[in-house]
Parts: sequence; structure tokens; C-alpha cells
Amino acid sequence: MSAPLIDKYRKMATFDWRKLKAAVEGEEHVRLKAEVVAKMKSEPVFQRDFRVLSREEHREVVHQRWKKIVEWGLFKDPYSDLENFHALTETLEAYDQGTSARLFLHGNVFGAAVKSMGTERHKELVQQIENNEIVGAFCLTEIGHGSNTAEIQTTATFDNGQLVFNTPDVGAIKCWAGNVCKSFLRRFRYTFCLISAHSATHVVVYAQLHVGGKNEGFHGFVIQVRCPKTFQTLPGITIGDMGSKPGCWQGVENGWIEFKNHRAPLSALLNKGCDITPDGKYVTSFKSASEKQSVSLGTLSVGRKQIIIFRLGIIAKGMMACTFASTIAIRYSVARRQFGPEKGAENEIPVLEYPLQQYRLFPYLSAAICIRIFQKTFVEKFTEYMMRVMMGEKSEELSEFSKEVHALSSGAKPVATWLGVESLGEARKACGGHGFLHMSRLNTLRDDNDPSQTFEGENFMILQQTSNILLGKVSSIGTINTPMSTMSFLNSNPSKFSSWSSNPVDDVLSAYRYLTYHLLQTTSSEAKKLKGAGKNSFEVRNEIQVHRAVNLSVAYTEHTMIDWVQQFVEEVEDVTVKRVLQKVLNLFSLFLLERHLATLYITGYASGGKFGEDLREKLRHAVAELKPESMALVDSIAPDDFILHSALGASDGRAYDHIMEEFRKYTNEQPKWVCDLAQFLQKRSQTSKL
Ligand SMILES: Cc1cc2nc3c(=O)[nH]c(=O)nc-3n(C[C@H](O)[C@H](O)[C@H](O)COP(=O)(O)OP(=O)(O)OC[C@H]3O[C@@H](n4cnc5c(N)ncnc54)[C@H](O)[C@@H]3O)c2cc1C
Repeated sequence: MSAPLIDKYRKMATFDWRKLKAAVEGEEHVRLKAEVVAKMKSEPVFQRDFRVLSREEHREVVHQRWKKIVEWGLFKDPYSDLENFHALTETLEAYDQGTSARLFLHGNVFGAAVKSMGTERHKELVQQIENNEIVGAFCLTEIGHGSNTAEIQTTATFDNGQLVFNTPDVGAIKCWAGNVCKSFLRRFRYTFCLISAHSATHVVVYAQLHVGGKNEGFHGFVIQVRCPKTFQTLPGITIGDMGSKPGCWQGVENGWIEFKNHRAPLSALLNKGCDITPDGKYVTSFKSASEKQSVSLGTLSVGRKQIIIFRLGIIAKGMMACTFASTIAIRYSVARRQFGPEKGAENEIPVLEYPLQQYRLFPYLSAAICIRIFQKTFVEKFTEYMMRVMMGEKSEELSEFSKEVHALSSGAKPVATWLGVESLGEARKACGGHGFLHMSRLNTLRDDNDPSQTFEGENFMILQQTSNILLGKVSSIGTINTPMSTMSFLNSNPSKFSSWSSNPVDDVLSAYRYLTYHLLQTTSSEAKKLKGAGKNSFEVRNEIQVHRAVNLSVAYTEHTMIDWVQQFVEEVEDVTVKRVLQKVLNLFSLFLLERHLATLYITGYASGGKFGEDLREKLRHAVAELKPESMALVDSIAPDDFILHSALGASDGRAYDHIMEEFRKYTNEQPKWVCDLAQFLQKRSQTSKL
């Protein structure tokens, strides 16, 4: 039975949360997710408590869950059953990113790398991967090189018809082994491969290829690293674990690998577009060194699309983080009562009543909904693009499409993951002391989501990809016409602020257009100035980042997010749902824009304090407007309690009961060391009497 207070808040809503959920997620998706959850609930291996597991225990439980999902055979072919596959992926990601990583991410990257860079001679291996007869990992990052992958130092040297792998120094030791992104699976066949520390039998490894004394550059190879029966490493290979990691990543076997004269057959070279003849001649069909590098780095053809698919998946991680943060903190804020207009515990009010608490939490509630709508729209547009690629289209418009998708995904991944991690930190603080308990899950979830800001392109690094593409458009201002129309507004100089309209989102979009346009202009003229002063292109690119290129990428991305969500809301048929979604978007857009207030003034969008005062007043109003809707909105986004797994955030609103249920598990405990304490105290008391 729910607590009366949470029900009171539920009744304040002006809409049916189920209808909103169906409108945002799609009825079929909601139904399929419920099916997966029901299956997991029925299986003992998916039951969990709040105990902190050791590294060994954590990995074993993840392994058992992985096995169960494999046995269920839930996702034989994502191509033929994409809806089911999306439902499974989202549910597993919400349940535990470590389990989903073990299931999907590393294996798919390994398998896809073999498929995209390999040829006919790797067919048998591909078959083994698909049959789960071997276990694979992906080794690109080294101790000394992550972002700058082209400079990795591991070597593969042709010698007597074989390849000899070496790690020249400590910086060249492979680490992290694996790769990340769930939605990669949405389009590509997958395999179940584990990470290298304990389980991998094979790895895709990147190394500098030396043939006949010449370095032919960075190449991909697939090699066996362990015997699949004994799991002993092969000669010349040392593998270890990377030690403890926070959150769910403790359950993931990220490992390091060192090579010392490890010999592998020539077929280890993933030889699409290049090869070594048995007598030791390097041959290539690549026209240039950079093309060769592009294929090896996986940034051409399928590879570039894979990166975008990874990023689309990571945007969803940001959405999920905001979902967990707002669900747990808003439900708890109704159960938690502190102070009141008059003295007496009976007069205390739920902390959700405080405008400051609302101001800290509701923006992330709106972000959870808006990022989901944006991500879903982006996936649809990307699918349309992929269909054209698969149909073999080769047009200038399609290559423009590719660039635009790349620019937006490189901006949206940072914006979404930063918001996600930030939301969990704020939610933890908004839940006070109890928020710090492991059973709130907020700190653990924060740890789970933390690396989403770094992997698959460190956020600040990939924002540079967005700004580079935007800066490339400066010379064609007036004729910019991109397939998704995210840049068309840059064709004309947007006007300064004059007055507010009746629609805050229209006003926010106008401000963003001005902001993006002016950031593009100032970044571009700064670059010209630096070039004129004799700086080289490396220096120029670095010196235009702070306050300029980074802000440009963020502004462009946020403008598109808001614009697409607005278009979605306009299409919603149910009037009550549409009205509340509009309130959600009002808040999301004002919340994001307020962060750019200083730059808006600096770039001359407005002068005097009134614009800023008005913007903030509108933001406070948007927050207040969401209060009566907030609990139903939470219900519309909240995962099932089994998946949410938070003593503070359960849907029945009985946070104290759940907290005490956990506390009581530790009633009158007598750990072994208290005997030692008793003896110590006794000894002290005897000594003091002497
Ligand atoms: C949980 C987790 C799982 C991972 N899994 C894998 C995996 O499976 N396989 C794999 O190969 N790797 C994996 N990685 C590694 C990951 O891909 C890299 O850590 C990531 O690419 C960032 O690279 P880096 O660590 O070298 O960061 P660095 O490049 O060293 O970045 C450090 C700092 O320098 C800044 N910086 C660097 N260059 C510039 C520049 N030009 N301009 C401005 N600032 C700059 C960055 O913004 C950052 O703030 C994983 C990492 C984590 C945390």
C-alpha cells in the first residue's frame, strides 16, 4: 500500500501518466520492457540486495546473469526484432550497466572489428564468434595513449612468415581492453564476449606494423591470447586485472596485456585493404597513409557509423541517469518532511514544497523526458540515413547527412552525459544524509555513469569534432542546407532580444540562434586573427577552445535538442499530455539557456538587467508550474521498483519503512573484533585502577 502523502501528490496531476509514457516511449516498447522485467523478477540470479560485493563476488554474479540471458536466447537477431532488442537493452542498462557491458559492449566491438576490418580468411573466426565458441576483447587504449590512438606504441613485426608482438615500454601496455556502447547492437550482429582480464580467449589488438624494417603504421590484428580449455595465457603474453573500480564497473573485467615476442600467424592481420605476402612484402590498396589509418581506426565506412551508434547509446545513458536521479529524489522529497510554518512535528511539510528543492530537482526531471524524446528522434533520423547507406546511395547530400549526424552526436553525447552525472550528484545532496546511504543507490549510480563522460570519446575532445564541422560552414553562410536542418538558422544573422512572446520555448530558441551564430562568428574570427599572427593550425585549434569553440558546440547541440522536442510536442494528440509536455519543455529550455546568460550579454543579445531578471523569473515560474505534475511525471519515467532498487525511491513512497527494513538486517550485530575491544577496555580499566 502506498503512503497517503505520495498519493496526494499523484492526484494533483492534470494528466494520465500512462498516456504520457505511451506517447513518449511508444506502447509496444513499454509492453516489451515489462515482459523483460517480469522474466528477470522470476529468476533468482537477478535478485539483489544492498550488500557491497567484493570484486570476485561482483564478477561472478555478473557472469551468472550473463549466462542466464544467453540461455534465455532473448535476442537472437536484432535486425529481425529490433523493438524487442531495444526493450531488452534499455532494461538491462537500467538494471545494471555492468551486466549489459558484459553482455553486449565488449563483444560487439570485438566481433564488429573483426568483421569490418577482416576478410574471407577470418570467416571461420567470425563463425566461432557468432556461435560463442570463443571469447573476445578489444585492445586499443594503452597506458600512455587513449584519445590519441594513432600514436599507440605496441608493435607487430613480420618475421619468417609470422607476426611478432611486443610491448616496447610500460606506456605501451594495453589497458581497459573492451569497448563501450549498447545501441551498437541495435544495428549490428553481436556476440557474447567478455573482457580480457580473466575470460578473453581472443583479442582485437592495435599495433604499429613493421615489415622489412619499415613502420607501415597503425593496424588492427586479431590474435588468440589464451587456451580456451585451460585459460592459460599463450607464450609471450601476460594479462592482468586493472584492480578495483567504482560502481558497476567493479563487475566488469577490464584488463591489461603485455606482449614479449609473442608469435602469431600472418592471418592475424585484419587485412581489408592491405596485406603482407608470405615472402614479406607489404601491399596496400589504400591511396594514402591517412586512408589506411582511417580504416584501421574504424572511422571510415561502417566504422564511422559505429562510432555514431555508440554515441547514440551513450546519450541514452545520460537520459537514464536523469531518470534515476529525479525518480529517487522526488519521491523521497515527498516522504521527507522538515520544518513548517508553525512549530510541531505535525506541521512539518514535505521538502518537495520548498521552491529551492524544486529548483534543484525538476530541471533533471524535465531533462530525463526531453533527452529521451531527442534521442529517440535522433535514432529515427539516423536509421533513415543508414537505410540510404545500405541501399548503396552515394550522393553529396548523403555525405552532408553523415557530417551533420557526426556533429550532432559528438555534441549530444557530452551534453547528455554531463547532465546525467550532474543530476545524480544533485539528487544525492537533495536527499540529505539518507541520500548518502548505499541503499539510496545515488552514489553508486553516479559512479556507474561517471565514465560515460570519458569513454567513446572524452567529452571535451569530441566537442571539438562538432565545432570543427560548424567552423567549416562559415564560408558557406547564406547557403547552408543540411539534411536534418540543424544548421540552416546560421544562414542569417539573428536579431537581438526585443521582447518576450507568449511561448517561452520560442523565446529560448531565438536566444540560442543568436548565441550559436555569434559564437560561430567570434570563434572563426579569433581563429583568423591567430593565423594572421603566425600561429600554426595546431596552436590555433587549441587557442580557440576556451569560451569559444566549446560553448559553440554546446549551444548548437542544445538548440537542436530543444527544437526537436518542440516539434515532437506539437505532434502529440492528447491535449492533457501535450500541455504537460509543453510545461516540461518550457522548464528544460529555460534551465539550459540560463547557463548561457553571461555569454548572451557578452555577445550583445540583450543589455541591462531586465532580460536576465525576466529569464530567471520565467525559470522560477516554469519550476513552480511543474510541482503539481511532478509525481505523475516521475511515475511516467520511473523504472519498475525491481529495476530501480532504491530504498528511498520506491513507488509506494514508504522510504522510512524501506530504510528500516535494511537497517534491521544489522540489528545487534557482534563482529569478532568486539571481543578484542572488550578485552582492551578491561585491560585499560585494570591498568587505571593500579
Ligand atoms: C570504464 C571505462 C571503460 C573503458 N573501456 C575501454 C575499452 O574497452 N577499450 C579501450 O580501448 N579503451 C577503453 N577505455 C578507455 C577510454 O576509451 C579512454 O580513457 C578515453 O578514450 C579517454 O582517453 P584518455 O584516458 O587517454 O584521456 P586523455 O586523452 O589522456 O585525456 C586526459 C585529459 O586531457 C584532455 N585532452 C587530451 N587531449 C586534448 C586536446 N587535444 N585538447 C584539449 N584537451 C585535451 C582531455 O579532455 C582530458 O581532460 C575505457 C575507459 C573507462 C573509464
